[in-house]
Amino acid sequence: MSNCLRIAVESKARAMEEAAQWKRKYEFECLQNGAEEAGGLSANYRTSSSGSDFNSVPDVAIVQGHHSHEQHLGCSEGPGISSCDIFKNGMCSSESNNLDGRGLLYQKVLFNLAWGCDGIKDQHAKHDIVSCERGDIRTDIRRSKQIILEWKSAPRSVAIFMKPNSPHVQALCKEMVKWLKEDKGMNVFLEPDVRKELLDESNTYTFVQTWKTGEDIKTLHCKVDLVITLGGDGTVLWAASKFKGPVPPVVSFAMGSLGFMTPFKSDCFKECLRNVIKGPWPITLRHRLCCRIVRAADCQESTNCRKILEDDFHLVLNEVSIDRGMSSFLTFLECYSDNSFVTYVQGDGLIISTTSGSTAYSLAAGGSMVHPQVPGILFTPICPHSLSFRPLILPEYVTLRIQVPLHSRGQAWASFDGKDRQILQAGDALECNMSEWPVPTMCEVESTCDFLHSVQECLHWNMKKIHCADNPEGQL
Ligand SMILES: NC(=O)c1ccc[n+]([C@@H]2O[C@H](COP(=O)([O-])OP(=O)(O)OC[C@H]3O[C@@H](n4cnc5c(N)ncnc54)[C@H](O)[C@@H]3O)[C@@H](O)[C@H]2O)c1
Ligand SMILES: Nc1ncnc2c1ncn2[C@@H]1O[C@H](COP(=O)(O)OP(=O)(O)OP(=O)(O)O)[C@@H](O)[C@H]1O
Repeated sequence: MSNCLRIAVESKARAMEEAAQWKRKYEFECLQNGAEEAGGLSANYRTSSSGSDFNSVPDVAIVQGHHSHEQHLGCSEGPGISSCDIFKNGMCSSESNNLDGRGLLYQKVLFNLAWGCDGIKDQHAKHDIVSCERGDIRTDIRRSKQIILEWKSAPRSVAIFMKPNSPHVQALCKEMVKWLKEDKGMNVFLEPDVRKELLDESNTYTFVQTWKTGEDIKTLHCKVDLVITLGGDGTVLWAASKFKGPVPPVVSFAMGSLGFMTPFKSDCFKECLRNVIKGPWPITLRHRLCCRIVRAADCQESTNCRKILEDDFHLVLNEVSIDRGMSSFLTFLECYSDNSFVTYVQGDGLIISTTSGSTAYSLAAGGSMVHPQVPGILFTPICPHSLSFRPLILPEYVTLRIQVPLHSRGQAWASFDGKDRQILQAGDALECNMSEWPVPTMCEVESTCDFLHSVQECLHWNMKKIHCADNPEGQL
């Protein structure tokens, strides 16, 4: 409904703008004709113009004789059409009638935009916020600053992931499972070992469902409407890693030590879940990186170097890091972005991070903190040998390839969200690009508010003691 209204309002605005342009064009032509009749617009225009449009503007108005020179430069409002109006109209008109240095009208050359890389157009690629109408490039006004999730009907199934080995978390999990079933009538899924533990304890939990095989978990996103995590950031990463495709909305209760991505308080879980289940509710779409290891051995066998099995990829919510492992040598890595050479990494390694991961390992290695909705890929060296090697943020559409050179003295190790360490031998490479499957996390307040709150509360960002006479509480 709101979309239809927006489209209608935008169409009306466009039509009005077009009508105004035609009116201005008509007035301008009248002005031009009048001035020519009075013996001199074109002549004066040409003789006193120094070639630039701006210098030519006051002369037109002086011929017109309605305003003083100063008034025209200041774009005063008055009767008739001002020189500044003419100038502005010429510059801004979508119809693109403009005056050149000789006072002649010219038609702007129009063009189209296409999306692709390395000169290759990609028919599927299109940036949804850039438009190019009549040669005017424009980015959409970002009206919807915060994404809101609205359920079409109440969610029916929920999967709970919890931090292991914590009696406190286990106790809360049991209470939550009962409440979700008895009060909300929801189907509850637990991880296989957690379900087994519950059933060993009591047979009141027989309603709890689970998954058995890797194949089952592949279809979990079709069976589950909502994901709940009980733990710290590691549990959010753990839960996200179980979804190698679409991820249902995630509600994260803080039951860990830091909790950068866990905004909800566990002691009021019923109220939080009631609100979230009812909706509408703000979410943050956390981008993930899709990472694949390309083995040198596979490249030799296959001509196109792309012998990657369907399941042979990792989707990381924080980062993929490549380090020197046990080796005492510097890592030596060759980095490419869309086949263009970027740089060599000589040091302890490299972190390729999402913006959500910008506050984790990348931050510790000197990378910047970036709001999770910013679509970018962070390229952060770990203890680089060159002091001028500063972290970069690359656009979201690049494909990065990190290659261990064939002549490398040692191996490198890749870790995915701090887990699943895999060795990279000389000649092996790691490729990554932004995945199409983000992790939608429910906000406590809204995306930016939650991010700033975490930065301040979890990382104590820019917390500085100030003179107690100025601030009796002692902190800024
Ligand atoms: N030197 C470092 O800072 C360093 C080294 C290795 C791994 N890590 C991080 O640990 C992550 C794995 O986390 P884990 O909980 O499984 O391991 P873990 O239990 O070792 O915890 C690592 C710490 O990083 C925090 N963390 C995780 N993701 C975060 C994020 N997006 N923003 C802010 N803090 C975050 C956690 O809360 C925890 O305090 C990795 O993805 C990596 O980012 C950091
Ligand atoms: N369901 C799970 N099964 C196995 N391991 C898990 C599970 N959930 C979390 N983990 C792992 O347990 C470790 C600790 O979890 P988590 O990070 O949530 O707790 P924490 O360290 O107390 O909190 P924080 O990350 O806020 O410091 C992490 O390495 C995480 O990957």
